[in-house]
Amino acid sequence: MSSPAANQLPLLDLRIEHLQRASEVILGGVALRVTRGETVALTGPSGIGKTTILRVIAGLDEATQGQCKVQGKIAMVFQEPTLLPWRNLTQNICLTAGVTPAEADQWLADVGLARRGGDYPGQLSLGQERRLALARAFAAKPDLLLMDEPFVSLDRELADEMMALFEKLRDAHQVTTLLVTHVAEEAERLATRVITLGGKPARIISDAPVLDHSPEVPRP
Ligand SMILES: Nc1ncnc2c1ncn2[C@@H]1O[C@H](COP(=O)(O)OP(=O)(O)OP(=O)(O)O)[C@@H](O)[C@H]1O
Repeated sequence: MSSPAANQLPLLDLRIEHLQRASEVILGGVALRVTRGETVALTGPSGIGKTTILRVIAGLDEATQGQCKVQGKIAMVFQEPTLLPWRNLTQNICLTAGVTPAEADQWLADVGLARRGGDYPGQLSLGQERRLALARAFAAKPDLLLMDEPFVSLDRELADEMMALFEKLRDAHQVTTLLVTHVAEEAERLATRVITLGGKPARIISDAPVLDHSPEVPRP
């Protein structure tokens, strides 16, 4: 269990002063703090550096100059589900999240894949693959969940269903989330705060709460 002092620290404290790839400076001056309970959407044009920021936070990439502190455990949902095709669904969860087969099967049931544990990823539809990727990420019991365009290339109805599933899991397990998306409605629906990147090299050009998420006042 974390100490009271640790609880007062932001869950994520990221400062990228400079991130260069080849001869190009991609990011410059990105300071981002996320506290427990927030769902932060990270938006901006294609190619600006959103995925790169998630990769730095996850420890998959490094800033040329800067630092990243995370108080706790991270799980990541990539744009593509990155499943293990030669392992069945139960094993896909057990191996990456470190849970028992019974726990993995419960996670499968929680995302609408009950009794599918013996199947293989190749037998799943795109929507079912995304459900498995969500189950696997939540099963790891992360303090901070990083999601990179998890609802991209789904039709509207399926995207809506997946967002509802994400909201249900996030609220039930109280997982702080940093979500990359280029869809404004998605950010407004899911996030408590929206951060927008712009410029070259990219920096944060706006950081604003989503006001719609305050409790609704009943109309007279
Ligand atoms: N290893 C690398 N070497 C060279 N350039 C890179 C490398 N990784 C990323 N880039 C470049 O960094 C920039 C930011 O890429 P990134 O994928 O983070 O953007 P993004 O905002 O997530 O884009 P999208 O919304 O299209 O996914 C791009 O111009 C990309 O080509």
